[in-house]
Amino acid sequence: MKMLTLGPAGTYSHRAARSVADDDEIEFRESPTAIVEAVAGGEADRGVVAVENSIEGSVTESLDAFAGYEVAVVKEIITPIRHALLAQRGDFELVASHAQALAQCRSYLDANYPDAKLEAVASTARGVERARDDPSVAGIGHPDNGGEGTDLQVLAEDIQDQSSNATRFVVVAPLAERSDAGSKSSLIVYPNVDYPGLLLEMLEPFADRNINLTRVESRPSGERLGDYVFHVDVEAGLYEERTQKALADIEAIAEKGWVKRLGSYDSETVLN
Ligand SMILES: O=C(O)C(=O)Cc1ccccc1
Repeated sequence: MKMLTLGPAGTYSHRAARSVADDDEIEFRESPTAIVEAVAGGEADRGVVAVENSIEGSVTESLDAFAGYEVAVVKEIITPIRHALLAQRGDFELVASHAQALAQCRSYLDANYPDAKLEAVASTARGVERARDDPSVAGIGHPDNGGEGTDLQVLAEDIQDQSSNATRFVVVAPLAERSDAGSKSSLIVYPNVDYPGLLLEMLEPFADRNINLTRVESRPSGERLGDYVFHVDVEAGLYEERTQKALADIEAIAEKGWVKRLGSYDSETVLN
């Protein structure tokens, strides 16, 4: 099974992917969009992308890719994220990391390195690679990227602004592998209409059937200002009658737009 995730080796996405595949099955891409596109196009069997962080919120690029390409979500992986500061020496001038990691460590960096410049790069491991090549650069990433046997010192550990920093990853697969079985389901709704009470109407079919929503996120549709696509996660499987009935109601509300079922799946928490 060929599995794609965010590279180079050593990213948090790579660590999440390793919890569901052997390391020799994993290949790397530079962005969530590239991963989702490749899986939708049948170039790979699976992709692992970050979707949400407990401190920084959505990985909007992943959500937009789910709306823009035809893929299924087949599993959720939740993992605690503990960031380390890695550099060849302490007097670095620039910190390079994934935008989410820089944001998750904002207070630490402000307090300890107020003069350091920050540079957002494609992934934490890409920033660590920059730090390996350049003594004036530090990276933020998993501590295993540095320490003994590498050229990098672990200058500080657990530098995230909240000790409970968790990230939600999902495993995507080609659409044909979408399942109705699982304790959670992800949907995307584009109503393509706008009137008072629309959002309330969209929530009622779930509330009326006692279906718990674990997440609602609006993303700009790209069509016009104020026009949104809604990403909805529910604590119910698509196989359940109550979910199917709720979806029939949602489809009626979104008759001028569309409703996409990304699929049902189970969740796993991994400590790595
Ligand atoms: O850059 C990485 O290592 C990723 O996998 C993306 C990411 C960045 C920060 C927190 C969680 C995931």
